[in-house]
Amino acid sequence: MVLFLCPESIDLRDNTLLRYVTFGTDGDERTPEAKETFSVINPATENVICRLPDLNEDATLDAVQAVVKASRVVGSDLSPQDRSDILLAWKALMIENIEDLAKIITSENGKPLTEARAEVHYAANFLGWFAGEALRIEGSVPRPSDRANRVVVIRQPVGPVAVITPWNFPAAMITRKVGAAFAAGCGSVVKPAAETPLTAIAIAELARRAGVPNGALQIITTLKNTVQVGKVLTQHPDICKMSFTGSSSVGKLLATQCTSTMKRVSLELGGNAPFIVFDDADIETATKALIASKFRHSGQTCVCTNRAYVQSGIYDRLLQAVTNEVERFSLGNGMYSSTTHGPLISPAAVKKNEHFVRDAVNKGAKVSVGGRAATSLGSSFFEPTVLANVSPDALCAKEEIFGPILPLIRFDTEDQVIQLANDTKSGLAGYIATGDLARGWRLAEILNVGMVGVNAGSISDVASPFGGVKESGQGREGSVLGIDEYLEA
Ligand SMILES: NC(=O)c1ccc[n+]([C@@H]2O[C@H](COP(=O)([O-])OP(=O)(O)OC[C@H]3O[C@@H](n4cnc5c(N)ncnc54)[C@H](O)[C@@H]3O)[C@@H](O)[C@H]2O)c1
Ligand SMILES: O=CCCC(=O)O
Repeated sequence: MVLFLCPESIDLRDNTLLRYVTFGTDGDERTPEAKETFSVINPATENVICRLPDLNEDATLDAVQAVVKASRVVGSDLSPQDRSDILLAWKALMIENIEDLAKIITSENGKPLTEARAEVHYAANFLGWFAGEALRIEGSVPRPSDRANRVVVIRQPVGPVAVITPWNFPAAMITRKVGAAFAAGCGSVVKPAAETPLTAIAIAELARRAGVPNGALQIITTLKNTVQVGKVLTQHPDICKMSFTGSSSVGKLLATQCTSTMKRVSLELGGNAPFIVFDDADIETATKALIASKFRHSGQTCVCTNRAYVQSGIYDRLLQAVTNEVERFSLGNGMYSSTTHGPLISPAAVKKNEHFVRDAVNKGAKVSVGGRAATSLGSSFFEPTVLANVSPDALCAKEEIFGPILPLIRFDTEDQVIQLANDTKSGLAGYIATGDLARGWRLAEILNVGMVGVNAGSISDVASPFGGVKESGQGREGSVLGIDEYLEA
C-alpha cells in the first residue's frame, strides 16, 4: 500500500519508502486495515499529508504474536555478525535516502530541513553504533566461593520489546531503541506518535530492505486507540520489555501498567534543564552554547535549556548577545532553505507558550524579543522569544516549556544558583558556562541531572549515555550502556 492519496504530497525521490505493511506470524506481509483512519497534518501548512489506519487492540495483538516469533529468529537464527551486518546496511540505506527522510520529517514534524537532515544522521549513527555493540555482547566467568565450581554468566536477549516514541525526534527516538534491541537479539513493536507516523513507516521499510526479518519490526499507527494499544503493549505477557520516550506523566502511567507482568522498562522522560552562566564565562562561548541548547528544534527537545540563570556581572551583556542572535532567526516553513526555525507541533503548543509568556510578564518579566504567536505564518508558529528579569517563581522556570522561550533569571552566588537549579522534580540535562575549569567539574557533579554540558550546548552523541534521574526517567540509551537495556544476565 503506497500512501499519498491526499491533498498535499511530499516530493520524494522514492515514494515506496512509505509502503506501510505489517506482518503475520509467518512473516507474511499484510496491508494494515482499520475501520477508522486519522490525519497526519503538516504543522507549517496545516494541510493533511495523508490519512492512516487507526489500528486497534486486535491489530496490536497480531503484531505482538508476529514479533514473538520473529524475535526467536533475530535472537537465535541470526548470529551477532548477521545482526551487525543488517544494522550497517540499514544505516547505509538511511544515509542513501537522507533527502527523502528529511522531507518526511519536516513535513510531519515541522523542523527545518537542515535539522531534519541532522536528525537522520543522528538516527543512522545509532544503527552504526549498535552494529558494533552487537559484536561485543560478552559474558563472564567469575570464581565463586566454592573453589571446586566455576560460574558462567551469559547475556541473552530480553525478548520481544514494545517501543513507544514521541513526535519531536521521529527518527532518532526509534533507532536509538530499536537498533539496540535488534543488536541484542530482540524484535520490536513500535507505536510512534500519531503526529509523526510516516517517518516510522519509512524507517521500517528501510529496515526490511536491509534484511531485518519480516515481523521483527512492526509499526502500529493509531490516534484514537492510543490508550488501548498502549495497554496491550504494556500488559501483554509475551512482551518482555517496554521502552518509552515521552512526557513524565505518560511515562509514569505506562510504567505502572508494566508492573502487571513485571516487564523491564526504560523511560526517557521530560526535562527542565538549567543553563548557568557565571560572570567568568567567555561571552561568545556562553551565547553560542545557550542559543544552541535552547533553540534546537525551536525548544522542542527534552534536553533544551528550560531556564537560564545568569550571574549579575554578565547579565546585561548576555541578555544583549542572545537577543541579537534571536533577532537574526528566520521563522517559517521548514521546507524553505532560508528558514532557521519552524513551527511548533500544534496550535495547542502555541497556546501553551502564550500562557508561559503571560504568566512570566505578570510576575515582572520583560519581553526582550518575540513573545507572541506568529499568526501571519499559521496557527502553529510562535516567535522565538527572550524574556528578561524572569522571577524564579514563574511557571516557565518550573515546568517544561517545550517551545522557543528563553527565560533569563538573575543570580548572585554559586550556592544560590545550585539551590535554584536542583529545585525541580526533573533531572535530565544541565549546562554550565564558566571560565573556571574547577567550578565546571564541581558543578557538573553537584547538578542533579543525567547529562551536563560545560561550555557546550550540544550534548547529544551516540557515544554518550543518554538519560535522566528523578522524574526524567530510568535507564540509559546509546553509548556502551544502551544495549544492556535489552539483555538479561
Ligand atoms: N528524555 C528523552 O530522551 C526525551 C526525548 C524526547 C522527548 N521527551 C519528552 O517527550 C515529551 C514530548 O513528547 P510527546 O508530547 O509526544 O509526549 P507524550 O508523552 O504525550 O507522548 C509520547 C508517546 O506516548 C504515546 N502515548 C500517550 N499516552 C499514551 C497511553 N496512555 N498509552 C500508550 N501510549 C501513549 C503518544 O502517542 C506518543 O507516542 C516531552 O516531555 C519531552 O521532554 C523526552
Ligand atoms: O528530545 C530529546 C531527544 C533528543 C536528543 O537525543 O538529543
